[in-house]
Amino acid sequence: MTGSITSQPAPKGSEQPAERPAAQLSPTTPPQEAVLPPRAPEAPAPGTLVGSHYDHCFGCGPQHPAGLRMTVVAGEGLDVTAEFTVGAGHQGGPGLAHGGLLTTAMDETLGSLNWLLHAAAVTGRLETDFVRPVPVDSVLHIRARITGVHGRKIYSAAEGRIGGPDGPVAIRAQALFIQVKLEHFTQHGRPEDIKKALDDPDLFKRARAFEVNP
Ligand SMILES: CCCCCCCC/C=C\CCCCCCCC(=O)SCCNC(=O)CCNC(=O)[C@H](O)C(C)(C)COP(=O)(O)OP(=O)(O)OC[C@H]1O[C@@H](n2cnc3c(N)ncnc32)[C@H](O)[C@@H]1OP(=O)(O)O
Repeated sequence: MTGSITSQPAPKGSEQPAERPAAQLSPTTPPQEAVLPPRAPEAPAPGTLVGSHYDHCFGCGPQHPAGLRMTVVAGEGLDVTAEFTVGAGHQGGPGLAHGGLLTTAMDETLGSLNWLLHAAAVTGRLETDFVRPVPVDSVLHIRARITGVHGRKIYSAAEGRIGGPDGPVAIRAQALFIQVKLEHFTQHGRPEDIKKALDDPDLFKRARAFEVNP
């Protein structure tokens, strides 16, 4: 094997580490100017299902043949809860959940928070800490909350626990979602899927509502 990422000598004069800049905030941490707006009047009532935003979504779509089919419940404030049961088809290591799928479950749950603000938004950045392994057959109990809003930027955080809603934390995530207009989907999505979506009166009505009250 040739080449090693650790074998290069440091360039002359660079032995001393450069002075570190003041601790930088992650782009998923809300800035000081961020606010916590009230729930939108259209937000699902506390304790009710947030509902799938798209039948064919890998995370929440009830018609997706192999998706996670997650259901998310609105909390009292700018928060939600969700559960994801890790199946045999979600393995990474033998008997253990694949980290990418756990991240997807977090992404889906964090994304559903945006409905509480009645905002269509997409993931700009998602940071995940895998704290402990998650065995197949575990139920991941996820809690997520909006941590701040600044312009089009919606900041949020979540944690997933196993062995019960108050069990040990297995995964943590922080995200930055960016609010988008309907054109984000119509301009970039595969035309045949967009056409089908536009032909679906329920989805179309839901999507148009964002434009009227962005
Ligand atoms: C016809 C029917 C339609 C039906 C519709 C049904 C309703 C659906 C409703 C809701 C669906 C939600 C679906 C959820 C699914 C689960 C979540 C996902 O998996 S989403 C998929 C993965 N994500 C992407 O594919 C994004 C790809 N990226 C982009 O498209 C762009 O980069 C985008 C929109 C994120 C930003 O692009 P810009 O041109 O609009 O805006 P700029 O100016 O670049 O960014 C705005 C601000 O955000 C910061 N920003 C953007 N990305 C950042 C990043 N990665 N890290 C840090 N900051 C970032 C920028 O620095 C800027 O900040 P400063 O305003 O200048 O302060």
